[in-house]
Amino acid sequence: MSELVFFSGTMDCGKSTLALQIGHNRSARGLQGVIFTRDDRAGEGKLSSRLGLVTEAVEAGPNCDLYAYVVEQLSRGGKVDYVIVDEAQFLAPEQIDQLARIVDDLDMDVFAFGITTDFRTRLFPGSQRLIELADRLETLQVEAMCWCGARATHNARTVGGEMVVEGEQVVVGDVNRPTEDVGYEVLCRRHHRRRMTSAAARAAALSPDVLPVASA
Ligand SMILES: Nc1ncnc2c1ncn2[C@@H]1O[C@H](COP(=O)(O)OP(=O)(O)O)[C@@H](O)[C@H]1O
Ligand SMILES: Cc1cn([C@H]2C[C@H](O)[C@@H](COP(=O)(O)O)O2)c(=O)[nH]c1=O
Repeated sequence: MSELVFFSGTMDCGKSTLALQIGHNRSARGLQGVIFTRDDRAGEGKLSSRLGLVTEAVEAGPNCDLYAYVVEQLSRGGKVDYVIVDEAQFLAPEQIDQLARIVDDLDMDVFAFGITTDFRTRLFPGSQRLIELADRLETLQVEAMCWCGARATHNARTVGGEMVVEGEQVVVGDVNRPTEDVGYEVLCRRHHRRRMTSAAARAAALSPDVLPVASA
């Protein structure tokens, strides 16, 4: 039975790497897939992993009907055995419904990869719909870590090095960026709630308030 599977985790936990591995293992057995992505950091029509691997993909913009795209490939005599979707959080809920239709009507596995929540800890609409519709939800096994050593569960956005909690939901970016840029950092919930990024924690540790004071 074909499945819609949603692989989710924080930023930088290996989702794109796993997407590439699943594609590689299937193509090694002669299966052919369609790879969709949206707004990958490497540019339009790319699926990239921080491990350095990158592959061509179909850019699923807001007007892309993913079900119609796959049907068209088949009607042209193309072979499509499975579908991979990276950055699935950026898809519209209707596009997630199209993925479910690919599974049910075309009997194909669909593997979707994405972050569930944004920098304000709110669900992305595409991820919400995936949670509602997926046959299976899988949490990535390689956990990203907060600076404190706890498991990172949330994504923080920084602007000029400071954590922010207001702004557009979608701003393409990366972790470990220079502080002047918009950047991201993964944190545990405790430190996300306290807006305590690694830089804020370092600054607090160096603050004169916490330095030992020599007695007079
Ligand atoms: N130099 C490196 N050596 C080993 N692993 C690395 C290196 N750089 C990145 N990684 C791994 O790649 C992961 C990020 O992979 P990626 O697929 O780009 O993540 P995601 O798609 O979830 O944002 C990191 O969590 C880390 O495990
Ligand atoms: C938290 C958050 C992230 N984004 C963007 C930043 C990246 O371009 C992607 C996530 O990619 P990754 O491969 O999982 O690292 O999402 C965003 O637009 N808004 C956010 O709140």
